Amino acid sequence: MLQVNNLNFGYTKTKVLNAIDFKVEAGKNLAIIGESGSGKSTLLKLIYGEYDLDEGQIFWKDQEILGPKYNLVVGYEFMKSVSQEFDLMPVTTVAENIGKFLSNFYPEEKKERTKELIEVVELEAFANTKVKLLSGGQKQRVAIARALAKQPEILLLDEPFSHIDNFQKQGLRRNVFNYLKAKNITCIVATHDRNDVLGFADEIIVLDTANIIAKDSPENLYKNPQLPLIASFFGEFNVLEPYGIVYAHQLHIVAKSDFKATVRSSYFNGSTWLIEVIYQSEVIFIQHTVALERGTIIYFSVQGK
Ligand SMILES: Nc1ncnc2c1ncn2[C@@H]1O[C@H](COP(=O)(O)OP(=O)(O)OP(=O)(O)O)[C@@H](O)[C@H]1O
Repeated sequence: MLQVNNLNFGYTKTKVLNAIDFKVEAGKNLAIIGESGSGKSTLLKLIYGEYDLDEGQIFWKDQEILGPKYNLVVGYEFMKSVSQEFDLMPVTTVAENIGKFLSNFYPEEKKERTKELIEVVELEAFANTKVKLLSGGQKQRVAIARALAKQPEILLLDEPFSHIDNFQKQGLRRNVFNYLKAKNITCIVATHDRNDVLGFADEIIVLDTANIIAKDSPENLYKNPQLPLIASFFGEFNVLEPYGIVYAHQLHIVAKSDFKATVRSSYFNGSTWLIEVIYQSEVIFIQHTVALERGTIIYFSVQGK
């Protein structure tokens, strides 16, 4: 189990993280979400042992994770981190980068393992390509595979799929997270992308102004977002009296109701349209099946609240 107890930290006098407490069971996937600058990357770096804490402790099992004041070399064998900088060897190939830390005593095993990881990140076609010739997204995949090479007990991922295009993101995400589950690797992922979380995280921590403001399963947080900040991570929402936070998909356009509004704009969303309406001088978003003309008078109802 990873245990973070009363962690406090600031790069300067300003506190970036305040009284942070949480636990992650072995093999679980924890997502850290929060606005830009809320301290997600900093928390991952502290868990990795990159900085000394101002206060508090971090443990993996019985081992305390200590910063540079106590460790000549940052990091621990059981933990790997894929940060926003990939730190790869540019003039060697994808396969060589991934296999770099594997023992040469067992060349067959090394070859097999490298092949397996290349498949996880779907880079078969580039196995013998030099890393400097790869795109940003391809490099990000190499970094993930390399972090997995020596089968860490914990993997820290900072915006792991941010450079990967939408054509390939879904499949890659499933491959990587399923691989981690199958190997019982504990994963902590900092992300802005709800698709990295829904369907994969066992628990979510929400960071805001240095504090954890919520900690729950993806389903509970999604269904009962206590704050607009949380709802905004999951999708378009409204604050509508007397219901509170209501997602756009929970509003339905109906023939008649107490909620009368005027259409301002329609935005194509793929499977649906997002209709922007004015209701009692406030902007409200409603998910709908077709676009509506500006100025149309509509009525809407609330469902699932
Ligand atoms: N090396 C540093 N020195 C001083 N301040 C820093 C340093 N790194 C980050 N900060 C500050 O710490 C705060 C938290 O930054 P951090 O990168 O952890 O946020 P984040 O939630 O990961 O943001 P993003 O989502 O944009 O990556 C910010 O106010 C940032 O300016």
